[in-house]
Amino acid sequence: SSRSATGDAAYDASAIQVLEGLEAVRKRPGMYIGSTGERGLHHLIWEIVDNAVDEALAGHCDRIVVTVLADGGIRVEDNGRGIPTDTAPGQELPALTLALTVLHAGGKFGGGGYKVSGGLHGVGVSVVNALSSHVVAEVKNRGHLWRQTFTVGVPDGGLEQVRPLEPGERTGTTVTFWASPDIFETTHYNFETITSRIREMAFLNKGLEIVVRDERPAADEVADAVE
Ligand SMILES: Cc1cc(C)cc(-c2cc(NC(=O)[C@H]3COCCO3)[nH]n2)c1
Repeated sequence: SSRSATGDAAYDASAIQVLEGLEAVRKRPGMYIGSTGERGLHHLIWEIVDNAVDEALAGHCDRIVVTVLADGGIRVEDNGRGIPTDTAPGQELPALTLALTVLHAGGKFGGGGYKVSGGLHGVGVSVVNALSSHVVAEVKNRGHLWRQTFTVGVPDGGLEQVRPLEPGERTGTTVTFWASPDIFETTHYNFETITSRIREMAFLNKGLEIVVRDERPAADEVADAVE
């Protein structure tokens, strides 16, 4: 390939390091999210929303939308600057790919240290990726919509440039994830749990609008459907 031999070696070594990192999270999820029960399941949402709130704390985002999808996935969208989609000098991969696949030191419950919220982008999102059967990351920045999808933490392909942004279309980041059913005892979210925690976050961040939506059919609708 066009890369130098060392480039390839470095690239392969870092790819292996990424896989080992994600595997470590899947082997001992409790070290990173506390438990694989209902609390751990909801912790995935807090990890993602924390990143969007950090962008609001940085003064670049004033609206976050959290949606519980009909199929049990969670979508978190903000109108911030967008996770960087360029490849930094000396890097092999775009910052977005690195944010979702490189395990950062200092997981919440293990791996040394503690999570400092406010200003640290993406400390925990690679953990969410490792513990999700599927993740879709979409970023609007640099005049385009970019997308990259992941299966059990591994990129399905490279970062794709999907389309140019419409005139006036705002920048932002959207991450959608489906918690892995073979890791979590339950993958059913409790809407009340989400809204009460999000309400606290909104109180702590005046000026930030956080919308929470539930697209799942209401229980009685499901009952009707069963008949
Ligand atoms: C919904 C969601 C999920 C995740 C993992 C990150 C984010 C996120 C991350 C950021 N911003 C950044 O990463 C910073 C980093 O540097 C310049 C661009 O803005 N905004 N929003 C949003």
